Amino acid sequence: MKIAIIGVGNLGYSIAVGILSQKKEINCKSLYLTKRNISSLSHFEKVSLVKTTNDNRRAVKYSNVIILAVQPAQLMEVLEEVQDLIDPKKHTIISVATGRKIEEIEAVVKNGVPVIRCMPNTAISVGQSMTCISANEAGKLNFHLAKSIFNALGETMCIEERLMQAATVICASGIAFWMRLIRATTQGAVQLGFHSEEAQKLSMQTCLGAASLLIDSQSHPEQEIDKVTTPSGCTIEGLNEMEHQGLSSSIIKGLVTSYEKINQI
Ligand SMILES: NC(=O)C1=CN([C@@H]2O[C@H](COP(=O)(O)OP(=O)(O)OC[C@H]3O[C@@H](n4cnc5c(N)ncnc54)[C@H](O)[C@@H]3O)[C@@H](O)[C@H]2O)C=CC1
Ligand SMILES: O=C(O)[C@@H]1CCC=N1
Repeated sequence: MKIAIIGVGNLGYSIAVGILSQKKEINCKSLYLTKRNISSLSHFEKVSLVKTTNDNRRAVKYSNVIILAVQPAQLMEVLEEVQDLIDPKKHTIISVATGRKIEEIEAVVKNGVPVIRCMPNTAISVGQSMTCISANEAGKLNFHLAKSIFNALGETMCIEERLMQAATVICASGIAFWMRLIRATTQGAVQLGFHSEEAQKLSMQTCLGAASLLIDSQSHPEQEIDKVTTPSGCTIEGLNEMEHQGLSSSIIKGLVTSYEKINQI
């Protein structure tokens, strides 16, 4: 695979780091990285596979998998700039732009171009993304290309495109939501007597442990909660107080508000 990432900002950077960490498994032969001002990408120039440029057309010409990682408002302009170079027999477009539909991309490129819409998250840089994928008919034939990138860098789930906004909230914005929960439990640990670095370690490892328990046992969170909540013990006391204060309700309301915002992007 010859991969180009057009728009190496926060997410594009994370994808680039992830791809380079698994370049053999992904079978990446070259990686073009573009952005308007490439000075922040200079450290990538030492990596033999990587070419950095502000010339999107050059990146498209020398690649076959084109990952579009610009802001939603920039996507159409970038596509217009390169659309004449995109060959349905050679290229596959992978867009990670929030809220931009496959049909909007199809309207700009030639008929038959494989278009895959993906929603990864920034944990892709450490091989732990949850990436949701949907595609047009031609793109479905090239699912293997997207999967070989994103399966090497976490988990993937093929979904209907209508669920892509929900996947954005749960998985992509989700990184920020979980970070805030980790911060809150860290602050609580400091209040209860731990130094801040110790507090964060306790919080992070407990978070990882909770997710790992569910992944390994395939059980439901309430089954695991039942094992922790000693009758009349401290856990149920704390859990009930959190719910009295609206923990689950506020998280669900936040997710729905985030979802409603995407529909305005
Ligand atoms: N940041 C995140 O965690 C996630 C972001 N997304 C989506 O991914 C896309 C990128 O998001 P971010 O990386 O956060 O944004 P960003 O603003 O950090 O990155 C966009 C990059 O595109 C570059 N760019 C702008 N116009 C360009 C052009 N004409 N040619 C080449 N490069 C150009 C900018 O210089 C910038 O580096 C957005 O559509 C966002 O909604 C999706 C999932 C997660
Ligand atoms: O906040 C945003 O709009 C983007 C999409 C998901 C993560 N960042």
